[in-house]
Amino acid sequence: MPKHFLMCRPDYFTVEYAINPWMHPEAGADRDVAVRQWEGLKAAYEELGHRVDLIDPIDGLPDMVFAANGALVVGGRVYGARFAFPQRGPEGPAYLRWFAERGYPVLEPAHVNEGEGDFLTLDEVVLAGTGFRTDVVAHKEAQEFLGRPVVSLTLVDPRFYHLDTALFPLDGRNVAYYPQAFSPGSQEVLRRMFPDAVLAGAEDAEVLGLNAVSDGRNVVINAEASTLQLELKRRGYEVIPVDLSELRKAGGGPKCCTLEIRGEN
Ligand SMILES: CN(C)C(=N)NCCC[C@H](N)C(=O)O
Repeated sequence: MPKHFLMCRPDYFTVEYAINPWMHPEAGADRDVAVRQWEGLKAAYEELGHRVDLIDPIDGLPDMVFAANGALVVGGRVYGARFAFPQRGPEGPAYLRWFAERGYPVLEPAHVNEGEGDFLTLDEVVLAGTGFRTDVVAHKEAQEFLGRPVVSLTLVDPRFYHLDTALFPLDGRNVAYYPQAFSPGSQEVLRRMFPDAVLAGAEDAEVLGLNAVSDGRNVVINAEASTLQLELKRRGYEVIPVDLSELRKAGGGPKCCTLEIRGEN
């Protein structure tokens, strides 16, 4: 089943503030390299047959490339983002406008949430992260608007500040995750919900290997996450490694650059 993604070219990408432990403004980042790497990711999706739409980047919003944080789209309904840090504040309305202009029903959120960074959608349930960015009250707001059960999971390690740094859906029913990023109670919830999950180790998590995108058969994943790639191959997945090392300097990977647009179903 081809997927539909929204992406944002990193034309204004910089690392000029630090809002997560990966960001070191003094070390800088090379925008041209970031653009080339991002183009590689977009090409990988298109080669797999997925549709990629683009939102115009905005000067002065260096993190806007991380489209996953811009909204959550389930069943054709768009739950908008409300960013935790003022540096990213204007991105929420910009993404919401993109959807509103195309006729999608949208909800301007009352509560802090960072879109698909903290909401990951499976067939029957939406998994939702909290602890660093998204307010747990936003989980209820999303559930009410989307009409899908939302399961709250607590993140405990600041390096894994969004749910999509620590977990990704392999398909509509199973996930891969890094257990140590979660509170003991959330680890237990994950064990119960996903007894057959792929468990990642620290080495793969520390290169943002869990910030991957799977269409159920192909997994687009950071090239450095080598052990996780082997396990995915062993489970029968096609692995498509991509190099997004420049964007990782802002704390992002393939999934961060990718907002999935899920139509009515
Ligand atoms: C996988 N992740 C973390 C994302 N979904 N988004 C990346 C956001 C990076 C940005 N500098 C920030 O700290 O907000």
